[in-house]
Amino acid sequence: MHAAVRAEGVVKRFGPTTALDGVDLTVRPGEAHALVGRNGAGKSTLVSVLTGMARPDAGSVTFGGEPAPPYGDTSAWRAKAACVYQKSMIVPDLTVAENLYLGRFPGTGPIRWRELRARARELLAEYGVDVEPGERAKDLGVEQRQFVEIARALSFGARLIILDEPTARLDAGGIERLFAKLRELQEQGVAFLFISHHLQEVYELCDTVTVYRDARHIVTAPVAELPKAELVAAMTGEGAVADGASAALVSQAGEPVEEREPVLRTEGLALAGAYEPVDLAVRPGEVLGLAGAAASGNTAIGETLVGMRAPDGGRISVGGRAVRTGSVPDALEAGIGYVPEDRHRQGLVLTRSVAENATLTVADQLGPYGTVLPSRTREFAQGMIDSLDIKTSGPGQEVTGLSGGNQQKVVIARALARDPGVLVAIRPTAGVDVKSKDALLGVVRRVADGGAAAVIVSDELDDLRVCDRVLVLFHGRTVAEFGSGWSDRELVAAMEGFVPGAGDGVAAGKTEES
Ligand SMILES: Nc1ncnc2c1ncn2[C@@H]1O[C@H](COP(=O)(O)OP(=O)(O)OP(=O)(O)O)[C@@H](O)[C@H]1O
Repeated sequence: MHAAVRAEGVVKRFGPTTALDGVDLTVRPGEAHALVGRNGAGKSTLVSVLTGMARPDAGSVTFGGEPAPPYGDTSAWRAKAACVYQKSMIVPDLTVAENLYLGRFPGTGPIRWRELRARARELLAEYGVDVEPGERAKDLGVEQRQFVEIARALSFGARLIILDEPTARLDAGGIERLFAKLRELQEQGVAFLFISHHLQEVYELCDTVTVYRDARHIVTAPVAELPKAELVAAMTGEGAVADGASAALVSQAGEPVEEREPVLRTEGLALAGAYEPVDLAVRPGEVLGLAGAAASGNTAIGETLVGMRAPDGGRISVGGRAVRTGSVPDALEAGIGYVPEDRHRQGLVLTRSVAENATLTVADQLGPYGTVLPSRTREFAQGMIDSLDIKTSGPGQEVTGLSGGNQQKVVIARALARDPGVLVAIRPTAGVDVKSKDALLGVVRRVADGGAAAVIVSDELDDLRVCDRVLVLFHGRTVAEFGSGWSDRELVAAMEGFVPGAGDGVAAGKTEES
């Protein structure tokens, strides 16, 4: 049987950077194949090559044994492979049906909406996707949106679907349903290339895994034959590391944290529709986790702390001084550093250099009387590049040219540039590879150990493990608090609304209401 896709000896250069250096990849029909590698390994570049978005400098790509379409023939490429990105490619203001048939409305003459909708319903049913064709795309949840994108790709004839971090915005139930759907489609012969930094998902879903490192192919093996430690070793090029390396990240501070005056406090902080009044006290040296699934209110609290959202009521203070709520400049001035979740929207000026982005908040410290000295900016940025291990050709490189994970490190560099007294990080390791993840969380830990208070807002267990204390939110309320030493099961259960000790099947919100 021919491979669903076979790439051989693919080379892709961007100026002086070699993003792919003669790599191979073979995905068989019906296979779920994981492609993993550290940030900057070349994964996204390969996706661009496999979807006809980038023309390789050398090498060949075949689909089902036939040569790939000519570069630029978009409709021919669409019939071969499609990538479902973290960011939606569908048009928010159009309906599901319109999105499905965008650019290929059936027949000529005026569009017959009723017929279009009926066809869309048929198509969705064919792939077992339970979405109403008349619904606007913007009203869909992440999960439904991904199903629509997959159905759309399959309807063009593509038999290779690439999923780029598809679980990043799904909760546990959503991940389960996505995986079930993928397995169903695998049985119909659809092949998946799964790109993820979540290695446990690779083990759960995939048959085969390929590792790239520094633009090169390192290994391809059945997942069952590659233990996690060896997989990580292949990714990093270092000896196998033991599981739970991040355990070393737990607080090292001398004086007991409980005896210090809190640096960050909130009193009665509330935002209707997002979260109920919450009193927080985070001491110097402490990392507080705000855990919760999507829409639990944890992100909204984080965004309120950094001034992105104005609360309905309540107070925030840093070091005893009141902070004006709802103002980002005031939060910054008060010493609150912010690592946002969405680096594209909130984090970076993509067309500026690494150095400029890293120093955006400290321009006042880089030269006399409102001037910015380029040499000082570069020097400052170089320090950040070294300490956070940012993979870049230098401080002058535009951040658009960095891989996703390395862009996230620039965001963190910027938050740290002002020596914040309080660091608030929202899902700080989204899209970051295993090793950088430990490095980034290690930075948060060090900032706290250096006397600052840190708040990590996340539903990622690895992020939360670094915390000294974790508050769990569900439907806007704090439903549980854990010190260190919680088990994955109890924390996940609390995030899903099951209060520890309350007995199975009892949702926290419901017990309190009844
Ligand atoms: N448009 C571009 N211009 C310049 N360099 C680029 C461009 N796109 C990618 N690169 C470089 O190519 C290399 C591979 O990047 P790529 O985005 O493929 O990595 P990745 O494995 O997808 O990483 P991540 O996990 O962080 O998304 C990186 O060094 C990156 O800086």
